[in-house]
Amino acid sequence: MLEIRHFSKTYSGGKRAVDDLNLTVEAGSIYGFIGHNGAGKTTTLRSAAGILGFEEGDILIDGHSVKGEPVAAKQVTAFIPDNPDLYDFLTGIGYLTFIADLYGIPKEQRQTLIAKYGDAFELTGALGSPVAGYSHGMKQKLALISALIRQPKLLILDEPFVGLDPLASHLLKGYLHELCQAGSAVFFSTHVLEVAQKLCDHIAIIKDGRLIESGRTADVVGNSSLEDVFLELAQQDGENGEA
Ligand SMILES: Nc1ncnc2c1ncn2[C@@H]1O[C@H](COP(=O)(O)OP(=O)(O)OP(=O)(O)O)[C@@H](O)[C@H]1O
Repeated sequence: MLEIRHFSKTYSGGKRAVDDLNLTVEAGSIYGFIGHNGAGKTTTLRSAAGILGFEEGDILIDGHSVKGEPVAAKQVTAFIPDNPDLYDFLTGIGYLTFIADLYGIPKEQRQTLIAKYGDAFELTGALGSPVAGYSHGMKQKLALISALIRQPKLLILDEPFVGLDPLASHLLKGYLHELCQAGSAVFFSTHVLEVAQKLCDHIAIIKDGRLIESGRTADVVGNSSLEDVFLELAQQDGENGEA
């Protein structure tokens, strides 16, 4: 569903944030992307979502190049940034209707799904109010609902669990599973390694813009914990780098 091929990104100031990244997320998979601060996760996610340009390599979504066929790629992708910027002047329901119109979601589907996710995330009562008055967590929930009602083939999330209350985190994990069972793919970054280990069937670890480990979670972790593996790899890589 998502194929990242020889992707590199150098920012205009000369910073090479990602260097020759190769990674594939299959349909039905929940793929966790982990790495230290500044490792290159957000750069990769934003490039895959088609909101950050890049020159080197390519990224394909459901066979569509984000560079060559940006509209087709975006049509099947939903991206939730770590700090969603929503239209403050719209009400919650106004925002969801705007997204539903933009992506051509049939009336019945949008009504059913807005009720389902709105009720579950306890946001239904606030949907008539302007987004400007929402808390950070409420904005995050609205952004999640706007993505889930689309039932995207690929859902990309940047640190989705930061700022969500425990019930919302629990619900989100269930909905990610639901989406994947229906044949979609999920690719998300996180610093919460326990969540990544439990939730993801595949894991990739990036350090200083380079992939240092990737594969099935069970194979990456073995008998250890993801935290131990992550710390060990980070250290090894540092030692190698110094040698
Ligand atoms: N707009 C930009 N211009 C120049 N350099 C940038 C820009 N955005 C990010 N960088 C640099 O690119 C590198 C990768 O940043 P990125 O935000 O992708 O990391 P990250 O893994 O998402 O980090 P975090 O976990 O802190 O969110 C960092 O060194 C960062 O300083």
